[in-house]
Amino acid sequence: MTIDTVRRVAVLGAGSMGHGIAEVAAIGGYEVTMRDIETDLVQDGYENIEWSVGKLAEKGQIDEDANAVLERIETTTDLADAVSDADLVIEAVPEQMDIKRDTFSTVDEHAPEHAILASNTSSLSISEIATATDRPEQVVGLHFFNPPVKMDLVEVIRGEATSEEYAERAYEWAESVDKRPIHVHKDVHGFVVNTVLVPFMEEAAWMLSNDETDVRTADATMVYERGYPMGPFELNDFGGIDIGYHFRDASDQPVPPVVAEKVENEHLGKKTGKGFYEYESGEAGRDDADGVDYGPTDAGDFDTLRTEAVMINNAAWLVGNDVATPEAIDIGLRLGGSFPEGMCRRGDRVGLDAVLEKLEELHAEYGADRYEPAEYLVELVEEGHTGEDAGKGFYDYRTDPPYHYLDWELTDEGVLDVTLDRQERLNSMSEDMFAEIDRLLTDVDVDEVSCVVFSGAGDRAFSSGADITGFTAGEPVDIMDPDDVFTTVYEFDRPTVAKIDGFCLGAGIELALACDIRIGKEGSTIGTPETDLGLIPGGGATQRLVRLVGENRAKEMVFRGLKIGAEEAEEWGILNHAVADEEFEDVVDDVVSDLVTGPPVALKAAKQVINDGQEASLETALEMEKQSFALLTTTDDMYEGVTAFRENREPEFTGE
Ligand SMILES: C/C=C/C(=O)SCCNC(=O)CCNC(=O)[C@H](O)C(C)(C)COP(=O)(O)OP(=O)(O)OC[C@H]1O[C@@H](n2cnc3c(N)ncnc32)[C@H](O)[C@@H]1OP(=O)(O)O
Repeated sequence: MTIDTVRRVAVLGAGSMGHGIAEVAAIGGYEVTMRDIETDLVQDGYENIEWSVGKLAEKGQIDEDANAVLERIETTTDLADAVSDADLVIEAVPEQMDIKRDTFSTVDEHAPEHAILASNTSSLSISEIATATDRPEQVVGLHFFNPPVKMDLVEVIRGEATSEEYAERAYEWAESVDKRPIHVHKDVHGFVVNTVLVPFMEEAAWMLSNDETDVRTADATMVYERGYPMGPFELNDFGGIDIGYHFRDASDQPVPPVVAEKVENEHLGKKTGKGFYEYESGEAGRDDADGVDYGPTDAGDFDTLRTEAVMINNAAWLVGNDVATPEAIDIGLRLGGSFPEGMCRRGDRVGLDAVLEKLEELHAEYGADRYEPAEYLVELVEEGHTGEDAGKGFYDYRTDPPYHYLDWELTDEGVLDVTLDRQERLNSMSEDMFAEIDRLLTDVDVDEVSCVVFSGAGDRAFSSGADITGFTAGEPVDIMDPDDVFTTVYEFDRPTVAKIDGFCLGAGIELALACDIRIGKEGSTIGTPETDLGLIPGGGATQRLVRLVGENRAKEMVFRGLKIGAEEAEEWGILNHAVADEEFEDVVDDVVSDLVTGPPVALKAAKQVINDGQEASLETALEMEKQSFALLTTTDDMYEGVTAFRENREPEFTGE
């Protein structure tokens, strides 16, 4: 939904970031003017948007027709014209301070008085850019990630003079275009994500420079043992080795010799065909990544804590200097770096005392500034706040433990709305997410709850299953955990509903099967693909599925790793309802409304008898039913139901 203070957005620059941001703004419902210095550049940018919006429409990933989005975009080469009626200006011109300042100075002359003036810079100072205008309090950083259409994160950076009001407006605008903004309260080099992410690549490069590792071992260990989506050298090659080099160089920090050498020889990674790997040959190795040819057997002999300690230290520096909160840092790294978890959370899991000890050891051995422990980290450890096991670290686990992967609220009507919130990995379930579901249902006051609705964040997935990247990292026993969690869901004393929009696979369907009612949007995909991974469903699907669809279908589904559409899943009895897009919310609301207004004691009894009865003989199950029925005849709710029937009104149950 658009915000009131912004109607028209001017995007300056039609390159990969500029046209991507223009597309995001137009999809978000804003009128957009995209400007670049030459007609050809603007035209190329527009054609890229046309192609991309077309693809999104084809895949049903936007709510309207592609033309309706495109009609909101105008193009121009005239800067004054572009910004003259803009409520928000987003600059995405080349990353050179003089070009940025020239642009902002002209924008200042022509943009309306109230306009938010934003820069998409990833590395330059917002404060310095702002001084090119007479209204630095209105200048803010809006740092999108590449490609803007796909990447959910936006860093909202305050320069020295940025006002609270304008930072807030920029934040709200980013939310309105369906992005996940994080506040960066101070204009530090690298903002939040790069401050923590750059050492991921750099530390491995220092180790390689010192002959303390090799490329494949480092990459394989970080990927297969720690669950990162790419290894440090692979990521460096992917993004361009020169990028990290310039990042360091610009802040006068030493650059690992192997990186300097690659840049000198113009071996910049994938884009030049050679970096830490060779790409021209396309020989052996992973099909999708040319010359990146490490595998699980290369993993092992690499000091992962060394890299993570430096990243955690930088996170502590950001928190200690009030640049960002641990929550913002963790969201930033998950969404901006596709990290399996944020570095504050990681630090709390590893133990901040272990992190500090590692840094002190490294500092004593190498004397490099990057190992100098951040004051805030030292403070936490000295106060005994060493992480989760101690009850407090970056986060406080004692009174109100944080939920990193669930977004939940208990409404006034008693609906516990639980969103699986790990959109960057299609809401796949990590060990933490399993634990959080269990904790939430165990800790919540059941008397306050009338029903639970599980859904997935975004519109791509309910959940794509257990986090596969955790399988090679964890102990085998960890993979058994889902079963206990789903038993907690299955046995919860109130009705539970799975609201499925998109992929519902593996542990996703197992969570849904543990729920009492499953409603899926048409176009959703339901399946048990575990056999493709050499596994079987481990969260109850072999058993709950067979009870629902019978042996024939359960075996075929599990053996073949079938993925079926929502309509077929309804026909098979897996879903209660497969519903068209436009009716989806209404159908879910209808079901939930019946559960909310239903008699709590009777619903609890019905759930228990139906669940337990399946495991008993018919005779025993009927006896259970009889006893529950008799008990219910003594409740106030029964009297209310009967009275309401007689008085021809809706009953108002109290649960007594
Ligand atoms: C006891 C329970 C066991 C289990 O549940 S085992 C797991 C069962 N589930 C699966 O096998 C499904 C795995 N996922 C997929 O096959 C695909 O995804 C989809 C078909 C669902 C979607 O494909 P596409 O549209 O091409 O998206 P994308 O680029 O593959 O996914 C976006 C990002 O999400 C990550 N991701 C998706 N599913 C999982 C998962 N289950 N565990 C960990 N990560 C996952 C990807 O890697 C990627 O991430 P990046 O953008 O960093 O490349």
